[in-house]
Amino acid sequence: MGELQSEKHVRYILSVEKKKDGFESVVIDHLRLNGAYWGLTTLDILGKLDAVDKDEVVSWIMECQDESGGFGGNIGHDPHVLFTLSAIQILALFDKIDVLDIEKVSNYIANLQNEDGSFAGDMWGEIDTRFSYVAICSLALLHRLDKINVDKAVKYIVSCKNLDGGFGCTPGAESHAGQIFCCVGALAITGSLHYVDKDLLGWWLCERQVKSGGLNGRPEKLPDVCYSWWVLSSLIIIDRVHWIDKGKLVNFILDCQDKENGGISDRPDDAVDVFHTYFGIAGLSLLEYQGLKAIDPAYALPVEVVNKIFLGK
Ligand SMILES: COc1ccc(S(=O)(=O)N2Cc3cc(C#N)ccc3N(Cc3cncn3C)C[C@H]2Cc2ccccc2)cc1
Ligand SMILES: [Zn+2]
Repeated sequence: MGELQSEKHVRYILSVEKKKDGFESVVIDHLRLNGAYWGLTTLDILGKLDAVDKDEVVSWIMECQDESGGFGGNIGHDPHVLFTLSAIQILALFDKIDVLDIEKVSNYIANLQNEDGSFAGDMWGEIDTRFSYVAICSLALLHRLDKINVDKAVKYIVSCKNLDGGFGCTPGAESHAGQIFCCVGALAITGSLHYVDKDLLGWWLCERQVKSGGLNGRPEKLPDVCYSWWVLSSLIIIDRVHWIDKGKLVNFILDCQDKENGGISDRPDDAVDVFHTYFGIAGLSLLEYQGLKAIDPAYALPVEVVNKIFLGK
């Protein structure tokens, strides 16, 4: 496993950002704005955000904004709340939220809330607790939570809680680590964690650790580095992270590095990608790996960025 090959990961991220036609940019071309958030947040955690041209990135992001106020995954793509959050998070990284027309963006997001408190992802109306988190996280970062009915949003999320203490994408849907992160993150941001049974959910989450030290997303599944974020951030938010073996998880993530060319894969010896490089480095940050900037488990942004937004520091 060795130690974190920080310099190699910085070079890998910068090479993907530059390459326009490689596998990564083709596969995630429709997710280019998400890919930019994953890559740039990784660089910031590694202390190398100044390696990119801030103004060039900011002007490209603003070209992804639709006249509705929402952002698409690339220039000219349909707006979706997922990409709108990525745009806000990247602007927050660069301390450039002021380039936004905050009323326009927050109205776009608020208009996606339904009567029952749930959120659609875009105009096509698919409902998922993922979108509740993305909407609440976005509006909190813009100081515009007052534009939605927070009580109904919280009640809808609680209606998706299962008997195992976990959460699914809609009421009655099975518990899955990705949805648990979204629901626990949204409840944390709205000061509603008292609706969570921390011991019951903590137990479900710590059971995700397999003997290799990695975390899986559901019982009997294979471990995957991106669950180092979905499960770990949830455990930290509900204050039960001491229920897993942090050292073994650190070693699992380090084992998933491509030590030659940089990048991190979902599990040892698989192909690396920007998504798992980000969630691996962010996971190590949550595990307080030395030399990495601290990341906020609910906002998925460096703590210093979150402090600046909420404490004006
Ligand atoms: C390589 O096959 C794929 C399959 C799906 C996707 S995707 O739908 O666009 N997407 C984003 C994603 C990006 C990359 C990268 N670079 C790699 C994977 C991956 N997955 C798939 C995955 C990750 N762990 C296990 N699995 C199977 C998550 C998925 C959904 C998601 C989107 C946004 C935010 C969080 C999650 C992309 C590539
Ligand atoms: Zn994964």
